Amino acid sequence: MYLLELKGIFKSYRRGGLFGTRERISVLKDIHLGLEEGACVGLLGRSGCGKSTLGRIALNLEPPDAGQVFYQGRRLETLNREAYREYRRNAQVVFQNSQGATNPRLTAGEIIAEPILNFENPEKKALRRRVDELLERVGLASADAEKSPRQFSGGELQRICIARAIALSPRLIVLDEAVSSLDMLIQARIIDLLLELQRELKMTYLFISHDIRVLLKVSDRLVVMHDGRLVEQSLDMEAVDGFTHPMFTRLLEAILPPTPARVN
Ligand SMILES: Nc1ncnc2c1ncn2[C@@H]1O[C@H](COP(=O)(O)OP(=O)(O)OP(=O)(O)O)[C@@H](O)[C@H]1O
Repeated sequence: MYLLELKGIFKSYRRGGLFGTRERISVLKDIHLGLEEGACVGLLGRSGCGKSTLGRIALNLEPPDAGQVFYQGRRLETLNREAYREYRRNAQVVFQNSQGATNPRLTAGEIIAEPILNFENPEKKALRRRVDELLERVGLASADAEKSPRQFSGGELQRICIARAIALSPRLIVLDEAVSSLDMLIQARIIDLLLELQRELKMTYLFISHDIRVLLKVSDRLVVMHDGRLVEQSLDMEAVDGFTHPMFTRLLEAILPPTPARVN
């Protein structure tokens, strides 16, 4: 059984608005995707191809037009209040834009404490201890809890978003271009941190990126999205070299530098 499974997902948006033609564009077409417990599934595709939409549907932040999302084998619509709360608690997200994903009026400590306070009612001291532990876990200091988001670099702020995402020890994290805006060195450090946390906390990742180099590094399995469909899948990363779909070859050519260097 998959931890999370998407079956037959369709999604379209109306394009055009007030003066446009208001034609519908089909973003997701009959998507089937299962996330194995403990795996990191890489979702690759060009910008604008529908990856984030898929991530939002997996997190039930947006309804599909058709199709179903299953959590631990049960359709989300059929979960009772308590089971749905468990799903919510266990399915977290880290976005690309950490600046936009953090409230500038809160301190880093308050940002990290938010999900804990949504689901639990800890004593002040215990909460502070947990925030300190989380800060330490992502490589920041206890004193950073008092700072505002503006006082952090992009990489540090992304660490805070990661601390917030793991605060409730979730089973699944959707990482939507979570390292894309960081420069190479910081990106490598954040990737290491994410992989370490995944191992320690036995989490499942849906790692969304347009960057195949990042995905080859992190994924147990790679899924490629093109024109609203998942066109290639492989359970074996060794088989990536064997991908033959013309779309995948084009994507590789577009993304990789002329002389590809292995990034390890
Ligand atoms: N709420 C919305 N209303 C209308 N159109 C939308 C909405 N959300 C997404 N779209 C459109 O759907 C398409 C897919 O968007 P999506 O953000 O899922 O792609 P993506 O692959 O994640 O791209 P990126 O990496 O740039 O975020 C785009 O054409 C986008 O403009």
